[in-house]
Amino acid sequence: MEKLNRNTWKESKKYPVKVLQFGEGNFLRAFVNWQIDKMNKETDFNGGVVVAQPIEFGLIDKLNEQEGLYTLFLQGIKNEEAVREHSVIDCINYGINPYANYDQLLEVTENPELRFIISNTTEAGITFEENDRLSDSPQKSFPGKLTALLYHRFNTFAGAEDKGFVILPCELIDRNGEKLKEIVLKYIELWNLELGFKEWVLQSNTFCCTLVDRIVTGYPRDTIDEITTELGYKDELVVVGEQFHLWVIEGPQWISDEFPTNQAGLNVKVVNDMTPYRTRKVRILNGAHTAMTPVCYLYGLDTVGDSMKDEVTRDFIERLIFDEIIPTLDLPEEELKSFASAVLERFMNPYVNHYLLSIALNSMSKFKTRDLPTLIEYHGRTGELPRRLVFSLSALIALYKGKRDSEEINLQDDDHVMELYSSLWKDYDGSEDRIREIVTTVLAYEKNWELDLTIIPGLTDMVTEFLVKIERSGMKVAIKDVTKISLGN
Ligand SMILES: NC(=O)c1ccc[n+]([C@@H]2O[C@H](COP(=O)([O-])OP(=O)(O)OC[C@H]3O[C@@H](n4cnc5c(N)ncnc54)[C@H](O)[C@@H]3O)[C@@H](O)[C@H]2O)c1
Ligand SMILES: O=P(O)(O)OC[C@@H](O)[C@@H](O)[C@H](O)[C@H](O)CO
Repeated sequence: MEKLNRNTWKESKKYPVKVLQFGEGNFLRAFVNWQIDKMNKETDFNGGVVVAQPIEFGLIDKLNEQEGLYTLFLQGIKNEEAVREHSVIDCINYGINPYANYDQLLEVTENPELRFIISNTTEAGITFEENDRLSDSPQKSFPGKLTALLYHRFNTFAGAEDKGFVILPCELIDRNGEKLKEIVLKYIELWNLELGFKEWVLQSNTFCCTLVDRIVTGYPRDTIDEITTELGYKDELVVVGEQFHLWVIEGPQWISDEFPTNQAGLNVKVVNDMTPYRTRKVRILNGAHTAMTPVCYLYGLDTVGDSMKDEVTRDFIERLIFDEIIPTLDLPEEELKSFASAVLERFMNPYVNHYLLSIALNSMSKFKTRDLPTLIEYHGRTGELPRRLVFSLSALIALYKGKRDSEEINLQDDDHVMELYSSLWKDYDGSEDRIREIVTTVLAYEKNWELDLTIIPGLTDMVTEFLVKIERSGMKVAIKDVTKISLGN
């Protein structure tokens, strides 16, 4: 069978490069590149993308083998109808591995038409590495690489005011654009770069904070054989996502003229303040994902969809959102409820297999950013603890034991987190005292939480009580403590 490339896919087009993208991952390809593809086909945007691989190993070679092409499946509800559609995205001209071809990356910034820098380097990507140097090829961190590229651009065009970039980071961290700019400025200091460059970075470049939303499950490893037969060609970069999408960009309105997403009918909002959108999405959608994962997985389920089909786990998820997360948010209640209902519908999407274990990646830091604020706010507002969220924290500690009955769980988290749990569960003797010790150590683990959670009144007791139940009776029995409350009342 033929492989997908520009020879076999004759209708593909090439566009002049206007975008440099850091990240070749599933999300950017199913979200940003799909939007650029739409703008190319429905507006006069006419922009091609060069993709740089942010770390040494990744998919760039595969992307280049397919000459930038890949197939995107979008599956879910569109205009109230179930839609499953696919298309070949052709906006990526080529990819660069800066670890092998750094000069090629520098050259991209010499193109006067280059206008946008877009990134998604995961939550781990926007960091400051004090050992990064301007002379490195490349720098280790993404902001280090970006600073070096900006400097090359500044020198190439002698600081021309109109040669700056619109920078659109998509990392799911709070105020991503500001954080990125802050670190770029730190590198300017560290590398003693001239004031004129700093002024150019600040005045001629627009760093936007953005919030992205689309559930992307990635490469369909379970169904790739059927998909290949259906497509009639081999594509190693097939990506699957839902129909829903939203991109909120905090920045000046002129961005919509240069990046005409609205003309292409895309759900992109350019706003003055993205905070309410971010809080709502991260606390409700990502918060529910992260909180449901240990509970539903230990209950015996594998996907978000299955968790929504089971009456008990579905009740857990719904009550968690409506009774514990929403009351801690300050947006209009009706708006929050309607957003939450839409999220629950997306969780039920029958066309997308969203594996709980993929959501479980780095769960400790995700619980901190996506769920802990709800727990603290709920306690602050009501003087009580949100029982389902606390139950989920107990389930998280149980999950990191690394076993579902006799099955090993393949968990991935920072090394220090994995080491903490392996040392804690190693000496487990089944006693309640040992469970309390484990809970106390995890809650006091400030390296993850950035505060000592044992100071929250009643939290250690409640997490211990639930964990004892989960350990002794199993999740199917233990969950009744937090579902029957809502079912019975
Ligand atoms: N998949 C989704 O549904 C979805 C939706 C919205 C947001 N996101 C966000 O997008 C991010 C990426 O998701 P994905 O599905 O594309 O994953 P992926 O594994 O397909 O891609 C990860 C990308 O991040 C880069 N990367 C990984 N570690 C890095 C590091 N330490 N420094 C710099 N770059 C690094 C990789 O090179 C790769 O380009 C997630 O962290 C998530 O927060 C994902
Ligand atoms: O992608 P992660 O691993 O950061 O988080 C898992 C999910 O919560 C996330 O991917 C959501 O599906 C996404 O944020 C929806 O827009």
